[in-house]
Amino acid sequence: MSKTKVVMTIAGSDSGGGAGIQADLKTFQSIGVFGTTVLTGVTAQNTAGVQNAVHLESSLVAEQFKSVAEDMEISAVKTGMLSNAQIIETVSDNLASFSTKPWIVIDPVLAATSGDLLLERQAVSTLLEKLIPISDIITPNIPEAEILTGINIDHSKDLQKAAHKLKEAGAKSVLIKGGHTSGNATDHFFWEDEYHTFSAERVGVGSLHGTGCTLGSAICAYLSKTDDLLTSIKLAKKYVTQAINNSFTIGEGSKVLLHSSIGDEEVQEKEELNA
Ligand SMILES: Nc1ncnc2c1ncn2[C@@H]1O[C@H](COP(=O)(O)OP(=O)(O)O)[C@@H](O)[C@H]1O
Ligand SMILES: Cc1ncc(COP(=O)(O)OP(=O)(O)O)c(N)n1
Repeated sequence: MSKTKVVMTIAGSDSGGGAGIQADLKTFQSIGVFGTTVLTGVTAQNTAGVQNAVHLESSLVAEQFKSVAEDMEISAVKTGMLSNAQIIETVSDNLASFSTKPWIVIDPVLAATSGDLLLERQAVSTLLEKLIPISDIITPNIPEAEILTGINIDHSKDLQKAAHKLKEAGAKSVLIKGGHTSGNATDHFFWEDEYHTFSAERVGVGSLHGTGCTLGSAICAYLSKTDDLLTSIKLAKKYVTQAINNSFTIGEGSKVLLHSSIGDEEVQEKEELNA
């Protein structure tokens, strides 16, 4: 039997349980990897919005990192809410210090669906300079891709231009998510000279909370199991689509996802190959 993979999420707490560290851990658990956490901040949040946010000292972020990394072998890392430039720099320095580089998935969280900011705007340049160059995959939604690149995304050519600009900034691959469009929920993946789309029927359930965190952490979990980027995105898309199909109302605001497990023969095959 293969050894349980250990993954890490570097993100903020969502007290409402739908996004952030909470969504990441539920995703890790249901995909069958061991999730560890480096907390960057605490939000007072629910399905309707963010009522308050407090960011941790970057020294405490570094200490959490050290405690976990010196004890366990981390095979994949995902970042979510990073709050400010100082935390981004600390995360970047710590990720660079791994002796065996884990897979690095950057979800460039800028704001919640409610519009509340989760990264100080002046820290966007630090994200571009310090984190994007060490990422294996960056997963912006369309508004995030527009802010990171300064390109208005109206047509498929704009997607290409934005992805090209993010690759110029150092991203190895770019997945621009299609939650914020109409029609099918199609995610666009740019990797080396390849272009792939991952599509699912749009589920018309109204506003959803935690879709981006769930997709990013599923990619992270599957990367640790398969060591294969395309397979991981394909399986993560399947995972998030199922979680959206089973989404439900728990509060006054957006629906939340149901993080239940799906057995994947493809993962088992890859795990056996990598064992
Ligand atoms: N209504 C929906 N139906 C099906 N898939 C969706 C829907 N909304 C979002 N998705 C999918 O959820 C994932 C997260 O995308 P998105 O919602 O754009 O991210 P974020 O939460 O960062 O804004 C993507 O795979 C996207 O295609
Ligand atoms: C603490 C925290 N982190 C990240 C988010 C954003 O989550 P996301 O999955 O992008 O979901 P939406 O908020 O866009 O539904 C968050 N809200 N809180």
